Amino acid sequence: MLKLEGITLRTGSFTLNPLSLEIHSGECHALLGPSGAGKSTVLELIVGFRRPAAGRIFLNGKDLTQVPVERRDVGYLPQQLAIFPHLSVKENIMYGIRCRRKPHGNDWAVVESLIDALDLGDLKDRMPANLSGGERQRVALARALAPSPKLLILDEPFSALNETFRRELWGLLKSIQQRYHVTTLMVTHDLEEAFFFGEKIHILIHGTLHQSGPRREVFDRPATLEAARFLGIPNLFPAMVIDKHDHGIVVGLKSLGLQLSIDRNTLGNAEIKKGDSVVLGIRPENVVLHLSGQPCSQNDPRLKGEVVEMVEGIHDLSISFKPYDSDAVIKVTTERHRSETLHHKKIEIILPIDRFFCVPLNRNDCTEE
Ligand SMILES: Nc1ncnc2c1ncn2[C@@H]1O[C@H](COP(=O)(O)OP(=O)(O)OP(=O)(O)O)[C@@H](O)[C@H]1O
Repeated sequence: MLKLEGITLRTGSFTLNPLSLEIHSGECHALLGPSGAGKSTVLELIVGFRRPAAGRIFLNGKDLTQVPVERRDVGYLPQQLAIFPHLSVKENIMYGIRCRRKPHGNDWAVVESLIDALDLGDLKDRMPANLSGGERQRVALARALAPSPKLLILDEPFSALNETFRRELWGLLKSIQQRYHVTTLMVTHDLEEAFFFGEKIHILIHGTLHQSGPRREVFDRPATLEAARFLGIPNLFPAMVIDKHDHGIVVGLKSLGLQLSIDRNTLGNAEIKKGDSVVLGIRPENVVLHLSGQPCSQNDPRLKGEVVEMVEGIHDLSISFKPYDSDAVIKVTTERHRSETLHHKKIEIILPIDRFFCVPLNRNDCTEE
């Protein structure tokens, strides 16, 4: 298990605020955040290229905080792959072992098994200059795995690849990660990639960890307004807490002319009081287009209005819905095939109450009223 306990760092104008997280053995987690959030810095602290100003790093119970890089038992795949151009594929992979420990009779068997697992058999004698981007990535991954590390650290491993190569490698990496049962932390910008790999997701923004949790929970219920914005959730409505009781809170959404009872189980950990300003959010995929005759819960608010814009994507249809008597626009994602039936139609949407999330509004946060 990897355990970070309140690690901090200051470099130039950047501050990493005390950061704690745990990754159980064999799990794969994703660290997400905007550019400059400090993601690579956190990885470099774990790998040992940097030392924290405070806090400790444990791997399987051993305190690594002062242990030098080469004795940490951590496989690292940096953004720049740093494959040696003068070594063949198999020699590059062998280097991953030899730079860590003395040669061992079994080393070539380990290299061969990784060549096999990463489907590099036909390429093993090639030089890196004659490999594609995806092939180099596989070599770099094999090299990071070669010394059988207890922990694998991946810094945006697929960012330089095109969509097709990326998708191919996603499946391969996942099967390798599960086969070798290696504890893994991956940094990525790509939300889909994070969702695919990360059993748990950690969101780092401006050097502060905003949320850690199971991927579905993080994507559906971001804990802060910044996290919700980073996750690209467009439906964020300022609201006021009108009442608070044992079962939850009652909030007024002036912009939509609604008053909603939000169950305490969906409120997360934020301390919210009566009179507080909050933001209610809902993912566009969780808003339901209501077709006449379709059964629905009587408790969920419905809004009548019209479709003001439709954008057809590869997989789905993105709709901008404007309720009557409101200037707000609600984004709805639905099946692509609906585009013809919805053009400039007056429709009704349902906002399932249990799909809302509620985050506190800090004084510095700006929202469009
Ligand atoms: N050696 C350094 N000296 C001063 N500032 C640094 C140094 N290294 C990194 N920084 C700053 O620390 C902040 C965090 O950098 P880091 O590379 O960890 O961010 P990141 O989240 O990985 O960004 P990206 O997604 O763009 O790679 C940035 O503002 C960066 O400019």
